[in-house]
Amino acid sequence: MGYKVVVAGATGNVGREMLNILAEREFPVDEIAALASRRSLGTEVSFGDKTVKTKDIEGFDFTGWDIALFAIGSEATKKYAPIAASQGCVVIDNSSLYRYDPEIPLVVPEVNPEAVEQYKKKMIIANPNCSTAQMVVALKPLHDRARIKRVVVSTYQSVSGAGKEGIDELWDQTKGMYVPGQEVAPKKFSKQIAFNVIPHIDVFMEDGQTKEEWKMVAETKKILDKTIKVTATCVRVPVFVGHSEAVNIEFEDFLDEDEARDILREAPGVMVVDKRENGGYVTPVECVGDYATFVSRIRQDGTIENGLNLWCVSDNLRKGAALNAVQIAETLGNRCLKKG
Ligand SMILES: NC(=O)C1=CN([C@@H]2O[C@H](COP(=O)(O)OP(=O)(O)OC[C@H]3O[C@@H](n4cnc5c(N)ncnc54)[C@H](OP(=O)(O)O)[C@@H]3O)[C@@H](O)[C@H]2O)C=CC1
Ligand SMILES: N[C@@H](CC(=O)OP(=O)(O)O)C(=O)O
Repeated sequence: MGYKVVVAGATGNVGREMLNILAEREFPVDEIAALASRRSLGTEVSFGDKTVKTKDIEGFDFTGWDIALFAIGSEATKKYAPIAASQGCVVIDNSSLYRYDPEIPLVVPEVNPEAVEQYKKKMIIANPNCSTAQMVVALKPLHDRARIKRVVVSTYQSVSGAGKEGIDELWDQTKGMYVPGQEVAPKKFSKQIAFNVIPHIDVFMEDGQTKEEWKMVAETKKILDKTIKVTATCVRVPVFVGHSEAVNIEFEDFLDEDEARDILREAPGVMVVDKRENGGYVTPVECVGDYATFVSRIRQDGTIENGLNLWCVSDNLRKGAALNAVQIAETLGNRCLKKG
């Protein structure tokens, strides 16, 4: 006996990956519903070797459905997640809407799987921001060994983090650069993204940080340890899929780079690729379609007492969104919603 599973946002990049990953990992699905907006009514999406017709989320009755994976953005989530929850369906939400609510668990299964058990308070579990998810997977085993005091991170985030429109803008703008008269002006992004980088993701806050940077700080504290200090600079780069991060870590205790490499090799969800030669590291195009958080360029930082640097890359649509959501569903199933 399996679960009745809803995927809301099934026509989007994250929703399509959710359907792929549910099938790939053979999540025990008895029945699947693919939901999106009215615009997509009847659109066919793939679920394993089947196709499923998308239904309108408006008016959908969640009664009797066990788990709903949401990837429809904060505004639509605000309207539909409380309806699903009140009808007895556990919502695993990818938007940022509920992440900072103390009564809603924010979960990365490699880091804080026990937190799923708090789902009962509101019948909602939050999935973190894509840049946070991959970073905490790499930080957790190092923190367990040497206690992290402070993290300085710079991100290199792909355009798929901005949804379908982000992908289209990079594609059209790049093509348009070669055809006189077909130049494409910035719309989704604040400046030209083709052949450029933009140090601005999400809105600006009063203190000069962007909301994306603030999210990495607040979410790392909630998921991993509230005592860890994080400072972030989040940058959009002309890459289609795969977020990269240059991470500088200051520990309480000394941690040798070789020991860090060994710890990370054994860590769940991490794949170390770290050879000090041409190509001995992972770049975003190589992580697409994979589950792992790849860690490369592990090295001592001699400018502080107990410091390490590393390079961390993962598929933002997978570990950064859909995979983590499915892993939460698996954890919820194993710990709380046992069937059969
Ligand atoms: N991309 C990423 O790296 C990450 C994304 N997320 C979250 O996931 C969300 C979706 O991202 P992504 O898939 O990339 O975005 P896309 O733009 O690719 O897809 C958006 C999806 O949401 C649906 N949708 C939008 N508005 C509504 C509405 N009012 N009612 C019902 N469905 C609606 C769309 O349906 P339709 O096709 O009918 O318009 C579509 O299925 C994001 O907004 C974010 O909250 C979280 C972490 C990482
Ligand atoms: N903001 C992320 C993607 C995303 O949707 O994040 P969030 O769920 O925190 O809004 C990016 O642009 O790469």
